[in-house]
Amino acid sequence: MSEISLPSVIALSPVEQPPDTTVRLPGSKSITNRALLCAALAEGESTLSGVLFADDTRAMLGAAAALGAQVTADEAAATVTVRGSDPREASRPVSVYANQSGTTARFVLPALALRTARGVLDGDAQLRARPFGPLVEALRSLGARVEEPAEAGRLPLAVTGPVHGGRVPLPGHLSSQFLSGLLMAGPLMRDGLAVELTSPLVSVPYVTMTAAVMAAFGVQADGLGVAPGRYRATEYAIEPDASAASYFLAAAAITGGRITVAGLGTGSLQGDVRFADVLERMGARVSRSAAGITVTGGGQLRGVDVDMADISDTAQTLAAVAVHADGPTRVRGIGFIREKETDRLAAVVTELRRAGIDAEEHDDGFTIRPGRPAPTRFDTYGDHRMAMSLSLLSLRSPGIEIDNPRCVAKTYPGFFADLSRVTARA
Ligand SMILES: O=C(O)C1=C[C@@H](OP(=O)(O)O)[C@@H](O)[C@H](O)C1
Ligand SMILES: C=C(OP(=O)(O)O)C(=O)O
Repeated sequence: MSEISLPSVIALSPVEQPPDTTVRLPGSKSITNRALLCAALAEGESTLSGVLFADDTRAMLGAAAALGAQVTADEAAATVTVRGSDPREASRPVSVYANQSGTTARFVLPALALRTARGVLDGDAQLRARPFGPLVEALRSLGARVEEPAEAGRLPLAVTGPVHGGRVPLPGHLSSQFLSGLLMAGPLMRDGLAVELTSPLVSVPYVTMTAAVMAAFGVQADGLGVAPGRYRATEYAIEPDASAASYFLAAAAITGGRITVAGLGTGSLQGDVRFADVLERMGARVSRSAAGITVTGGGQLRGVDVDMADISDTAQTLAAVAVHADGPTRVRGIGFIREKETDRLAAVVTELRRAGIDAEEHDDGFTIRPGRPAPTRFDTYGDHRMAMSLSLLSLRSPGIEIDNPRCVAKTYPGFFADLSRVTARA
């Protein structure tokens, strides 16, 4: 994890008055990591702007270089230039360290499998505990040799290609990242790629996003398949991160304030903008324009019953909002988030109960009943989204502390600074 200057425990105070402000958030992690990979595989030099600089995207910057791209980053300007290369021409073995980044690892493994030289992929203990089996099986059936020196279906993995492509069965119920990773490598496979899902796909909007970023780099994919071709270098502007936006939109709903997230417009590529729809169902006012999303809180929030299989990175955010509603909130469709940075269903329920909130875990989600959180030091389980979501409980309740807040470096190193700016007295 990168060194960000945060204490080992952070104490948060309630807002003194509801915020009324506009926030400008860092770039989307998901789009940054797709654009970096497409640029690394493209002919020519791409310039990316609005780039997120965080642990997950630094992992992809390293991976792009390992794949043979020349990468120049300007963090202050949030830009990266990438001179791509053809991985099929590479002859030297490489290794990629994905740290904690699921997207980096699942997107890069198929790209490594395009190469005839051996590529080793590893990550930290958290990523080593997450599943890779479906991707291993898919790459084998496409013609790669995959070694699993530790445990079957877990990092570290070593892959030697080239994959020839063609038809491949793939389960969809664990993660969409396997499909996105295969699709992005697909055009460089001799026969292209046609994926046949063997179980229902979760996180569907992320696959739509994959096809949209690929299209920006000149390759048309239909969501399950792609023909042989090459990416073309381009200038690409990355939107602000919609999952990060959920914390601020939720803060407006919880405090009865008004917060606009600039740059996340109606044309957003990110499914997580739909978190605002859930807040609307709970009674917050939402206005959307080409320039951004505004949430205005005020009245009493209502509990909701909602399937979050498309937007599961915002489920923990919703749990924090649900504490402030007038009736129970039931979240469904997200059993697969037990395999993320931590078992997110168990973690969110355990921590809310620690604060005296009535929370119940189900196979596919959770139920949260409203209550007043007691002063609590929350455990984050090394999960950035636990840290950011549980912070929201401090907005209206005193005595909230977050243990190991530095885990936010995975996707949003400036989170606590931004939160305190938004909630500070005007
Ligand atoms: O493709 C992506 O950029 C992502 C897909 C989602 O993962 P799953 O498909 O594993 O649910 C999401 O949780 C993750 O933060 C980013
Ligand atoms: C699940 C997440 O990340 P990833 O799968 O990319 O590690 C996340 O950012 O919440």
